[in-house]
Formats: sequence, structure tokens, C-alpha cells
Amino acid sequence: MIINFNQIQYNNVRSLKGPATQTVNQLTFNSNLAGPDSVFFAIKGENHDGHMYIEDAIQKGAIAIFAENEDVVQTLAHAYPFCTFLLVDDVRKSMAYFSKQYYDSPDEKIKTVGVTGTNGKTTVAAYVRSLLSLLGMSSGSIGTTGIWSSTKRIPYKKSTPTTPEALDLHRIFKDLYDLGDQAVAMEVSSIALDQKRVEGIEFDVAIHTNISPEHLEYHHTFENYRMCKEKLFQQAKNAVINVDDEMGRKLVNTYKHRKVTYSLDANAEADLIATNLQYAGNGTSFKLHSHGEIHDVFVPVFGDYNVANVLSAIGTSLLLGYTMPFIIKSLTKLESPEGRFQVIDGPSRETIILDYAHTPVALTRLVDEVKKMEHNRLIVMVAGIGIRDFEKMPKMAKAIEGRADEIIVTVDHPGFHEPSIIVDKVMSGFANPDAPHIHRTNTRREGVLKSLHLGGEHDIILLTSGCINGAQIVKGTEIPHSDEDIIQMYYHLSS
Ligand SMILES: CC(=O)N[C@H]1[C@@H](OP(=O)(O)OP(=O)(O)OC[C@H]2O[C@@H](n3ccc(=O)[nH]c3=O)[C@H](O)[C@@H]2O)O[C@H](CO)[C@@H](O)[C@@H]1O[C@H](C)C(=O)N[C@@H](C)C(=O)N[C@H](CCC(=O)O)C(=O)O
Ligand SMILES: Nc1ncnc2c1ncn2[C@@H]1O[C@H](COP(=O)(O)OP(=O)(O)OP(=O)(O)O)[C@@H](O)[C@H]1O
Repeated sequence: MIINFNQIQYNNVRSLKGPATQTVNQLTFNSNLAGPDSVFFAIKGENHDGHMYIEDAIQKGAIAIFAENEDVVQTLAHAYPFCTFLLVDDVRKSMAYFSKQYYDSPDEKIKTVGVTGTNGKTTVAAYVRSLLSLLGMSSGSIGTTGIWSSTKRIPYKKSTPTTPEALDLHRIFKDLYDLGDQAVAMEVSSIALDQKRVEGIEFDVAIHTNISPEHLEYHHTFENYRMCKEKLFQQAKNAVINVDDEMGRKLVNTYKHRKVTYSLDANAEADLIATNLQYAGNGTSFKLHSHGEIHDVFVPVFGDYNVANVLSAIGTSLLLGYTMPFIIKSLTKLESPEGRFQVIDGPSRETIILDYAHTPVALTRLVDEVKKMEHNRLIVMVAGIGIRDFEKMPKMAKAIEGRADEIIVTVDHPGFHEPSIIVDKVMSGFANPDAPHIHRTNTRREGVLKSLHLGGEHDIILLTSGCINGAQIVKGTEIPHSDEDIIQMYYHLSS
């Protein structure tokens, strides 16, 4: 594509050196991935300064560079006169605006729904994708479980665990639009908001599920974390807000556009309230109170918090113009994401539940819900995540202690850490770490096998936390891993 950099609109270009026009066929922020005719964005990261790799990118064929460092731009523009150099105030911001324009603003051609919150983003994005598609607005989704069109999973190589970098994001929007989808529900992490990955997008709907401490290794303070999440609502035309959450209640006061609020509290002031939640066969039934009317609803999901997540999808559909009777009818066919309260039946009538819960709050609520199901003994596996916040690990142990018959402690994604150090950190949260029903394992595979081994007739085996992209991240490498495969193999071998 021929680009005249003088005609591109981004708000922070300080100067342009070199040719104004170039033929561009690739965007990248990683010099190792630069190829002929690429645009390279020099990002200052936690470990490297992208400015150090500009020459590397040029050697590999980059013909335009976005950079913030004036001295570097001066020197390199002189050395590489065939290359275009754009000096900008904020490379990440420029990357977001440039990517949007490069792909012809695909975010404006489809409805965009952004989901933020400590717990529930993946679940809500999947519910919104499913509900909108059932209502006739074919919708994709973007997040931890991958990139999905309205009909299938699309095998992208992901640049990040949850919210893609801007240049991937706009390509995905374009691909979804080209596939005929009319909407996309995407997880928007606090880190993505901080790193301006969604800058320049005006969301049709922004959803807030809840907030509790998370990612403090990145944001350092809870206040920074909260402020990052709030940014999503400064770029949204409509909002869906959980008022059972403190940040949600504050948002309701500050957010001035159209909004739908939701709650599980019969006494709350909210547009959507679910009461009388009851397990019913393969799902949950409840009464939905909305503006003086009461509706009977059945939805094939488990867990009170998942009913709250369903309310956020209902709110989104209402804001996008659908009517309540149509929505309620469609909810009976709602699809859930994999690994979120995913139930597998074992051969001796054990119930194995795979659930991605990995924050102390999510673990507590998950165990509350699981205990409502009929069972003999409860076996719970918890995993410290090496690439996440170490401070939350002991709190995960506290959330489980005294609530399960057997506890297996293991590791997810050790990263560059020694697995036993991560296990020690989780163990430090138990009042009695030497109790005979608490077991240590150093890999997720061992943890799953130990849990299955301890399970018997009518037991529930709850395997928490999980994989990113079907893999365990070990020393920077993705090692393929699937709990489901291990479960299948275990029962096959022992039968
Ligand atoms: C911790 C963190 O914020 N990491 C992000 C950060 O990387 P970094 O600061 O380590 O980058 P760096 O290694 O210092 O390098 C700086 C720049 O130099 C470039 N470089 C480096 C070396 C080289 O040879 N050539 C080169 O061009 C790098 O490509 C990069 O652009 O900047 C990169 C470029 O923007 C991001 O892709 C990267 O996300 C990584 C992949 C990541 O794992 N992020 C996680 C923490 C994340 O974003 N998580 C959230 C939430 C997940 C959840 O749901 O809980 C998410 O949305 O995924
Ligand atoms: N609304 C909710 N409130 C509390 N806990 C929830 C809620 N929704 C889901 N959970 C719990 O949190 C776990 C993770 O859910 P989900 O993957 O949807 O969250 P997430 O925000 O996408 O997390 P991540 O970004 O780490 O993937 C679920 O498996 C469940 O145990």
C-alpha cells in the first residue's frame, strides 16, 4: 500500500525526515519480525529500548520508523536517507492511530464491545459473542481463549496473552469484518489500556464486571490499576456496569452517557437484577427484574457470578437495540467459553471441573459455587503463576484452606523462575502447610495427575488456573499442555 506520511492523521508527529511517501506492506514493533517495506515502531519497554533496534529493522527492510528519541532520529535519518523517520511524542499512541488508519478504520465498521474487570472478561466476551450472534448480529471475540469469528476459532499467533497489540487488533477487526461479522466483543486488560493498545477506538459498549487487586507487579498500586481500567469508559458511547462492585458504583456517577446497570442484590438500584437463582439440570434459572417487570429466565451456565456475567451480556444487547423477550428466548442457547466451569464426567462418577480461576477472589467464589453441587469429597488444585504477581500466591492458599478434602499445590507458567520457589510462595499462605491433605507438585501435569489419582466415586476434582494458548510458558518458551488430554489419557490408561 502506498502511504503518504504527510497525509496520515495522528496527533503527535513532531517532525518527518526522509521521503514522505513509501510503499508499505507490514507493521511491526519487533525488529526481529521486520521484513521488506515494513514500518517499525521503536518502543521503550521494560527490558529493551526499541530505539536500539532501529538499524536492525532497517537492515531487514524497514522503510519507515516511528521513534521518540530526537538524537537517535537525527543521527539515523542522516545515515539512512531512503528511510522515513517520524519523530513522535508517544510511539505506542502513534502505533494505535497508524494501525487503525492503515487497516481503514475497521473498528468503525463493526460494533465494538470492550470488557474490563479483574474477573470475568473472557466469560463475558464469550457470552456477548454468543448472545449477539443468536440475536442475529454475527459477532466475533478477542481475548485469552483466542480470536473467534462468529462461527469458528481463527488461528492467529497471539502477540500478548489477552488484548492484542494495536497493529494486530486492527488487522483482526478487518478480518472479522471481511468474514461478514457485524460485531466484536473483546477483553480489554488494564495493561492494554496503559499501553494504549486500544487508543483511538470509540467502543459502542464498555462493560465493567468487577475489580480486586491484580497485576500489581505491573501497576504497582491498586489506584493505578483502577485508573487504567477507568480509561475504557472515557472512550465508550454506552456502558454496562456491575453495581455490586465498588468501582462500578463510582463509575455510575461519573459516566455520563447511556448506561445499563446490573446486580444480584434484590435491594440494589439497578436496571437488571437477578434473584431466585436455582440450579436446574444443565443450567440456572432465575427471575430477572427490569424496570418494574419480572421475567423467568433459564440459561445454560453455572455459578452465581456467571449469572451476573449473563446480565452484562443482556445489558449489552439492550443497548444495541434488542428487546427483552427476544433476548430471553435466545439465552437458552447461550454458549460458554472453554475452561470456565467446564464440567467433565469421570468413569467412576467423579466430576472434574476445569476453571480458570486464578485470583483469590475468583477462587473463593468458585469454591462457594462448587460446594453447592452434590458430591462426596472435594479435591482442589491451585497453581501459582510464575509470570504473574507473587504477592497473590499466599492469598490463593488462604482462599482454599479448610474448604477442601485434598489440596494440590502446583505451578502454571514458571517463566524464568524455579517451580519450587513458586510452590513455596503459595504454601506460605497456609496456616498449616504440613497438613497431610496438602500436596506439592512442581508441574501442572504432575498436579493434574495427582488430583485425578486422589479422586474417587462421586468426588469433585476442581482444577483451577490454566494455560495460555494451550501451553505452559517455561523460560520464554511455550510448551504445549492440555489438561483435557491428560485427563483423557489418565482414565484411558487406568481403565
Ligand atoms: C510486561 C509487558 O508489559 N510486556 C510488554 C512490553 O514488553 P517489554 O517491555 O518487555 O518489551 P522489551 O523486551 O523491553 O522490548 C521493548 C521493545 O523492543 C523491541 N525489541 C526488543 C528486542 C529486539 O531484538 N528487537 C526489538 O525490536 C520489542 O519488540 C519491544 O517492542 O511491550 C511489548 C510491546 O508493546 C508487549 O508486547 C509486551 O507484552 C508481553 C507480550 C506480555 O506478555 N504482556 C503481558 C504482561 C500482558 O500484556 N498481559 C495483559 C493482561 C493479561 C491478563 O488477562 O491477565 C494482556 O492484555 O495480555
Ligand atoms: N463476575 C465474576 N466475578 C468473580 N469471579 C468470576 C466472575 N466471572 C468469572 N469468574 C471467575 O474467574 C475465573 C476467570 O474468569 P475469566 O477467564 O472469564 O476472567 P478474566 O477476567 O478473563 O481473566 P483473565 O484475563 O486472567 O483471563 C473464572 O473461571 C471464574 O472462576
